[in-house]
Parts: sequence; structure tokens; C-alpha cells
Amino acid sequence: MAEVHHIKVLLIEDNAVDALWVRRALESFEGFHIDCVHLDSLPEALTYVEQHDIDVILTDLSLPSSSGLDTVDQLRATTSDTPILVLSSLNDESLAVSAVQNGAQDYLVKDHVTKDALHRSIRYSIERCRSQRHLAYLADYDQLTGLPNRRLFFDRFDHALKRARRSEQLVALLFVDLDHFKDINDSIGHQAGDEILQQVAERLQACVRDCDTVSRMGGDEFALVLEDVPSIQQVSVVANRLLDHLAAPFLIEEQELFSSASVGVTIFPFDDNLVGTLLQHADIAMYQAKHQGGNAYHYYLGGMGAQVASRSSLANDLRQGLAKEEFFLHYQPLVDLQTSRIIGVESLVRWQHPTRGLIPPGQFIPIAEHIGVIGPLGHWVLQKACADIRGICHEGVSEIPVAVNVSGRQFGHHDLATKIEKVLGDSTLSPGMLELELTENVLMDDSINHTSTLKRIKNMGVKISIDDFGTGYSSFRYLKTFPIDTLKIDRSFIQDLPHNAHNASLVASMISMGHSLGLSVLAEGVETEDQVNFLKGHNCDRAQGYFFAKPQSLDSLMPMLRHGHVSAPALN
Ligand SMILES: Nc1nc2c(ncn2[C@@H]2O[C@H](COP(=O)(O)O[C@H]3[C@@H](O)[C@H](n4cnc5c(=O)[nH]c(N)nc54)O[C@@H]3COP(=O)(O)O)[C@@H](O)[C@H]2O)c(=O)[nH]1
Repeated sequence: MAEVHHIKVLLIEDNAVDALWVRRALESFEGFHIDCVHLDSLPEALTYVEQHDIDVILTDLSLPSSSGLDTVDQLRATTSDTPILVLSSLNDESLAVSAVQNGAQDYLVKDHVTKDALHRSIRYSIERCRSQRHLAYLADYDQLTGLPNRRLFFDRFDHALKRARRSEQLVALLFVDLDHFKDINDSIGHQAGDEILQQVAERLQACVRDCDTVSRMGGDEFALVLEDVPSIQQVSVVANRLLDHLAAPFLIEEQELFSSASVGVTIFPFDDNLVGTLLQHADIAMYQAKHQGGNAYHYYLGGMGAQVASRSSLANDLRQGLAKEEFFLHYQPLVDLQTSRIIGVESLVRWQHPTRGLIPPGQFIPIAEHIGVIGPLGHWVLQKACADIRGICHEGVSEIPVAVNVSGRQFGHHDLATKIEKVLGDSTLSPGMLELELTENVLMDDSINHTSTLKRIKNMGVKISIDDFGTGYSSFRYLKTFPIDTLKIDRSFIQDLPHNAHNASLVASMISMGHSLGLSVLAEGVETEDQVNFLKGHNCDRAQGYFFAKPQSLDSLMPMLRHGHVSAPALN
């Protein structure tokens, strides 16, 4: 049986006799089932068009509230791509030409039109619109992935910048290039390569909001435009999420294949305000990420050339430093404020560079994150800290908990939980003796990967604390959702206590909020007795800082650990 096509027609006609003729003519439309809605005024029709999907509009030009070309113009302004056929009583060639120029598909004269001519005109106009739409799609979308192509990307990016100029919002551009895609393509064949690109497109879209644009720029290059960005930290969250999603295995023909990406980031208006320059900057930043090993993101830094040179030499040294074991750990006691007992230590990594001297972690951790070596470095810290703490038992000191910092990038690694399990097994340290310090921004990324990693770690019995609390963007919701044990209030809030009334009230609120969530609260960077008294007075549970002890080698800390108490004041 031949296929029956359904066509929805909107007939706008105030003359009842003409309307009846059209409706009858549409009843016997071979091969088509016509659903005809008849309205006799333009305002009603415009509202209907806005609210319904219609395949074709048949309209008289002389209606009660509009006449002539104005009818076509108003309809066109309301729907840009529904075919419009004019059914007019006027046999006026110049009006017919003008109607078509203004967007009508055809002009039919009522007294001359036959049923067959009307059917043909409807069919052709629908077909013409369909092929126009298809051509427009081909011009704007990538055939393989269905993503907006380079041309539409420029349009959307330009539009996003214009909006952002008016609303004074940030726009981020992330330029993504897959690492070693050519090798993958050559080894597994182009069809499988195409499948990877399709899966990459889906994963990229899953990392952003509906209002953001993900486009394929060609080959294995993609560009993402994030609009109404609330903060740069949020861009880092998205960049980390992209790297995580792209590092997960791709299932192609029942085979698991691995890939990764390098991402360059520019932010409007900080880096520039022109589409072309921002794209160029994102491209430079992407190459920087790639050059330093891939699987990383890089922000474009103003005057990047010079900065890149000095950073990349430090980055090279960092890789070698890991191999040559130039890193070591210091430990700083964590103290129970009511009893002054040492209830744990925090491990803090140091780098003894052969020519540059001692380099603080604040300088090399961000580089390690950017060049993708934070994984091995963090793993080394974890192994060393667990082994050191287990080792103190042999020196007559009972095991105490050790807090280890885990950076956001390190946390994103999908096998972190497995690695922790292995390190605990190898060192024989009991899981309850290990605490991981995460920053608030790690929690903000509530991707499935992060949530399940946190749960796995927590189920092992390992404790979780939130480091630098108050400086990030965690909301009450995140704190309630995730299995956290301790909040560590950032030292910037502590440093001018108790005199700074604003910070005093913030710290008091953070302590009581932490307690209301059932969490233990620790104050960082405690340096004075006044601060200790303030914190005790507000029932803060723990503290850490130079007042009790500076970070130092485990050897020099041993007497204090044996004693079990800090002998503050220890400022020197
Ligand atoms: N991902 C990892 N990050 C790490 C690791 N080791 C350290 N870090 C992070 O680097 C940042 C700087 O650390 P550092 O220079 O060691 O500074 C720590 C302390 O020395 C300092 N501190 C402690 N008490 C005081 C004080 O009373 N006054 C004062 N001015 N500074 C003090 O604070 C730093 C500890 O910070 P925190 O981790 O937030 O508790 C720092 O962000 C480290 O996290 C690592 O192995 N991996």
C-alpha cells in the first residue's frame, strides 16, 4: 500500500465560500492526508502559528485587519521557514512578484486556480522548503557528528560576545584537540576513527549546559563556547570534566580504546575581545598543553611567549625531578584545641631543586597539574606519607592519622580509589589513619566520576576533609551531599582574628555551620594565642599553624609526637 503523508495546512480566509472551496479541494489530495485548520483573521492566525507546527500556510491577502503585502510580511516575521501560499482574488502580476520577493512561495489567483494546481503548488512549496532547510543544515552542521561546524561556531561565538558585552558577563572559549588521534586513526582505521569522533562529540556535549555551544572545527578539533560564566573556577571545573570524560575508554567494536585531549582556554574579556584573536589565543594555549605532554588544559596567559619559556623549563625540570627523587615531605601537627593533643599530621611536599634551591609547592603544584604529572607526583606523596606514618610505630610512637593533599586534577583520575586501596595495602596503614584533603572546587564538579570516587574512598574507611574552606564555591547542598568528615577553615579568615569583626563573625558562622552538618572543624594558619582563645571560645575542634609547630621533617617532629602534646607557644 502506498505511504500516506500527513500535511497540516493553516487556511487564513475571511470569505466563507472561498474557504469552503479550498477545504473541499484539499479533501481529495492523492497520497496525502490533509489536516486543515481554518481561521478568518490574521491576529488569530499569528498566535496559532507561534504555538503549533504547520507544514504550509494558505492565505488570502485581503483580511479584516490586514491587506496586501502586509499580510505576507507579518506571517514571515512570525515564522521564518513555513511555506506561505497566497490565494488572492486579484490577478495582479506585480503584486504576485512582490509577494514572492517578500517570502511567499507562490501566488495563486482564486478564479483561475484548479484543484490540481493547488495540490501541486502545496507539494512543491513544501518540498522546496525542505531542501532549503537541508541545504542550510549542510552549511551549518558537521555531517559526521551533527555538531555546529566552523561557520556556525563563528556566528555563535560572535553572538555570545555581543550578548556578553551588553550583560558584562564572561565567555570562555575552550579549544580541544585529541592527543595522538592520527596514530589512533592510522592503526584502527578511519571508520573506527569516525566512531571515536562521534563519541567524543557526545561526551563533550554531556560536559556542558544546553545554552553552551560545542562545535567541530575540523578533523579532531572541537571548540566549546561557554556563556554566562559565573567565575574562572567554573571554567576549570568544566575543563577538568572534559579531560576526565575524554580519558575514559571508548568502546569500538567491542574493543576498549583510550584517548585524551589537550585543551586551550581563553576568556572574554580578559584575553581579548575579538573572535579571531580569542580563537588564536585558545589555539596557542592548546599547543602549550599538548607540548607538555597532553591530557591537560592551559589558560592563555597574556604575553604568553615569555612566561611559557620560563614555565616550560620548570616543567621539564619537574619531570626529571620526579625521576631523580628530588622531592621530600614535611609534616605539620594537627592539634585538638581543648586538650592540646596532637591528633594527626598534614604532609606537605617540598622540592629540592639541584640549582634553583628549595621550591615551595605553591609554585610547582599548579605546573604539575597543567602538564599532567600531578598524578605520579601525588601518588608518590601518598605512598611516602603512608609508609612514613606506618614507620613511626617501629619507633615506639602510636600510629596517628596523616592528612594528604589531593589536587583537583589528581582527583579526576578515574583510578584514584584503586590506587589508594593499593597504597594502603602495601603500607599496611589502616584506612582510618588516612585523611584526604580536597578543595571545595573538587566537590563542585558533581560528575558521576567524582561522586563515585568519593564514595569508594569513603567506603574504604578513609576520611575526607575540605581544605581552604571559605575560599571556593561549595554550597550547603554539596556539603550535605558528600561524605565529608572535616572542614578546614582557610588561614586567610584566621590571620587577623579576633580584631577583624567581619572575619570573626564569618569564622563563628563557619564553625557553627560545620557542627550543624555533623562535621569536625579545623582552623588553619593559627599563629597567636588570641586566635587560639577566640577559636576555643567558639568551640572550634582543631587547629594547625605556626603557633603549635611549623611544617618540618618527620625526624625533627618525633619528640613532639612521642610526647603526644604540642608545647605551644612554639613561634620562633
Ligand atoms: N596537591 C598537593 N598540594 C600540596 C601538597 N603539599 C602542599 N600542597 C599545597 O601547596 C600549598 C602551599 O603549601 P605550603 O607552602 O606547604 O604551605 C602550607 C603550610 O606551610 C602553611 N602554613 C601552615 N601553618 C601556617 C601558619 O601558621 N601561617 C602561615 N602563614 N602559613 C602556614 O599553609 C600551607 C598548608 O596549607 P593547607 O594544605 O591548605 O593546609 C597549599 O595549598 C598546600 O595544600 C601535596 O602533596 N599535594
